[in-house]
Amino acid sequence: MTTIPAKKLENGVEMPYLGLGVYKMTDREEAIQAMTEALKVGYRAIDTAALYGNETEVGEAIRSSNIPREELFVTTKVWNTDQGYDQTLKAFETSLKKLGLDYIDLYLTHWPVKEKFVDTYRAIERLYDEKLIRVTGVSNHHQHHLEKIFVKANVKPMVNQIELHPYLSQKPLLNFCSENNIAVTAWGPLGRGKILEDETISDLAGKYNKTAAQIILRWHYQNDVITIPKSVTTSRIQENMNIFDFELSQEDVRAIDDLNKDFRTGQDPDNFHFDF
Ligand SMILES: NC(=O)C1=CN([C@@H]2O[C@H](COP(=O)(O)OP(=O)(O)OC[C@H]3O[C@@H](n4cnc5c(N)ncnc54)[C@H](OP(=O)(O)O)[C@@H]3O)[C@@H](O)[C@H]2O)C=CC1
Ligand SMILES: O=C1CO[C@H](CO)[C@@H](O)[C@@H]1O
Repeated sequence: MTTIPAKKLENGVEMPYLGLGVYKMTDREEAIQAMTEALKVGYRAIDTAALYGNETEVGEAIRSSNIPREELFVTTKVWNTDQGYDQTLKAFETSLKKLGLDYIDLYLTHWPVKEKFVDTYRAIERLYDEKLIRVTGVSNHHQHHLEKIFVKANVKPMVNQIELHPYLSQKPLLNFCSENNIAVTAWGPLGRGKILEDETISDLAGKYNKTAAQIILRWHYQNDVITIPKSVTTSRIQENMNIFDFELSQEDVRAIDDLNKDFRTGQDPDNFHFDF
């Protein structure tokens, strides 16, 4: 079984470079089946959120896998309507109960809600001090959001989860995070399935005898980015982790870097609405 390599974070905790994203897994049977399959083939990280409505299923899949808790890396997120210091602590309790865990590996502010995201992060920092989480982090934060947090925080966010794929390569934000020892996780790493037909990527798939998804996930890995591709399809769950047995040349990494079009599949963190 392939062992997924891990990235050493700022505080020494190791986070797998690849995990299973579980957004849209709302059908209970389908969710448990996909999570169970992933854990069976070697995934050790799962990325959920209060918003996704499947924290209970994540907990069930974990328990029935019989994998020791310390080998797993569970991420969840505080949703926008629960932000602020006290509300975040409360939302965390709810997530912990739903997951049926006694700690969470990584807890993230889901989006930088104006006037609230700094207090939300301060609550995450408290959870870290109380050892209820192993790693602190945020999601969808731009440089200016992070700089506001730096002013108030004792512990800098260790992870920033952002939309990132070949059509949205986010180089300036990646560089800023790297300079500040903030690991980057790519959400929508496959462009939510919308960029798999790209001609450059298809050509590289032919050249390396891999699939388009594998080329993209390998590109992320070679750029030192953690990925959390979502799939409920057994063959794709396996396919997406078979990326550690080949290497793209530097020239081919750059060819994919050059595909950037600043194309977002989701909202812009500076101008987002969360009325759903
Ligand atoms: N922090 C945030 O704001 C956000 C976080 N996320 C997180 O990131 C995760 C991943 O992002 P997501 O939006 O799901 O998008 P992805 O880029 O992971 O794409 C998922 C889509 O691609 C398909 N797919 C997966 N693998 C393959 C493959 N090998 N070949 C062809 N198609 C494939 C899936 O289909 P199928 O399932 O049918 O196989 C699904 O339709 C989420 O699940 C969630 O955990 C996502 C959005 C926002
Ligand atoms: O995690 C998420 C899943 O996708 C949603 C719709 O784009 C996002 O808003 C949310 O952040």
